Amino acid sequence: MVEVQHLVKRYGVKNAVDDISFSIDSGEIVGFLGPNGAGKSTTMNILTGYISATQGTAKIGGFDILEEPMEAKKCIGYLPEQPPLYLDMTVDAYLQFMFELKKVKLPRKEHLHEVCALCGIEGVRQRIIKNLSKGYRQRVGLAQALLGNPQVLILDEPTVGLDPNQIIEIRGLIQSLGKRHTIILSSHILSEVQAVCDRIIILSDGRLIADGTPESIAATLSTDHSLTARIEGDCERVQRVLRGLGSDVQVTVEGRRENESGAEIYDYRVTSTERRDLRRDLFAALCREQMPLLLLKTSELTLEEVFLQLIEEQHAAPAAGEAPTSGVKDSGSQMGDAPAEDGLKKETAANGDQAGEAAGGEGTARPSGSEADTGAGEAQGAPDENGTETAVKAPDGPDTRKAATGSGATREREGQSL
Ligand SMILES: Nc1ncnc2c1ncn2[C@@H]1O[C@H](COP(=O)(O)OP(=O)(O)OP(=O)(O)O)[C@@H](O)[C@H]1O
Repeated sequence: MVEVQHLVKRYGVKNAVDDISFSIDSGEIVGFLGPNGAGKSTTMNILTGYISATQGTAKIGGFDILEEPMEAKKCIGYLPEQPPLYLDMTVDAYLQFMFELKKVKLPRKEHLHEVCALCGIEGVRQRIIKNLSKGYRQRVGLAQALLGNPQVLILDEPTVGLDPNQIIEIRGLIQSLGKRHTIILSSHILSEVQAVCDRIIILSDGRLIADGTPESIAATLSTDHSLTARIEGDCERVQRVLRGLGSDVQVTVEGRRENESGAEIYDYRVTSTERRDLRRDLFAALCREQMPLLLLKTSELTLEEVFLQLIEEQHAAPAAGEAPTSGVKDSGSQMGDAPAEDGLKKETAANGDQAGEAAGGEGTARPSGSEADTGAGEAQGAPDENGTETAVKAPDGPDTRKAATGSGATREREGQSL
């Protein structure tokens, strides 16, 4: 469904995307993960035809995004990080407008109803967009992306700036959409990617450094295949049983405790020098000996540990001829280039703590449509309780051509917090 071959995007001497290749099958939900400035948005912008690649090819549904852009774009629904909304329009007028702009061939009334129902915005269709909460605006953006039933949905940080409830709702929506669409979403919220995606692609400094399920990536990286087992019973006997699992098995005692009735309980670290998975044999042996197993833990890396280890390894061994990060810059700030960008935005940051995002980066240009985020838009038009809202003017916001192709991405994210 999506086929990317040796993609490169160069800005001056810097490769924002550096020779990445991957393919995504129908029905997969794939998460692009990476620190700020890793190249996630650039890759998405190339896939959606918003910018061109310096080298390499990107095909959507078999159509090359540069050579057959109209056909390729018909396969794509795109939700940029800042949804391309016309704030002064009602939800309904906006979706009707996008329906026409996208030249959707489906029966209009039914299709709009279907999309609005899916995104949970039936009840706000007559509301003016600028009076909606951020979560609802995101839903409207998603509805726009779904118009025409595209096979591929590309969602750039779909939950940024939402409160915890809204995050849960949007994630649920994305998961349900995954049943009918191929989805690529970018995020630097590890738990989000883990919760929503079947597969992750980790980018760092423009390079693809890992591709697979979180578990498979963790397994590849993990050098330690040991288990921690908490077992009730005589320590000497338990050790004999554990050592009996094979000549490759090493056992160390890590801690002692007693239960309420005074029975001895020890924690053991059990390691196979041949990196065997000992869990089943260990369980069976303890059952045979009637030794209660109270806890069994593997030392598998968490996604967060995997991420940090990969980024660390990549920085420890930079590729020959790597471009300096202080290369040519655009008008936006280059916070994304600073070493500090390797920090992770964790779930706690997503849970409403988006202060750094609002701060913006030096030189960061805000599009006109973003003023409502600062509260200015709210002041201009409070929701009309009587339901007498009307659209006050024709769209004069984002470039309609970009919006039509779902490519209203802006460079305003560069000041984002870690
Ligand atoms: N138009 C441009 N001109 C110059 N450099 C750019 C331009 N667009 C992106 N870059 C640089 O390319 C790199 C990758 O940026 P990109 O926005 O793709 O990263 P990202 O992974 O999406 O980051 P974030 O998580 O912060 O959104 C960054 O160093 C960025 O500064």
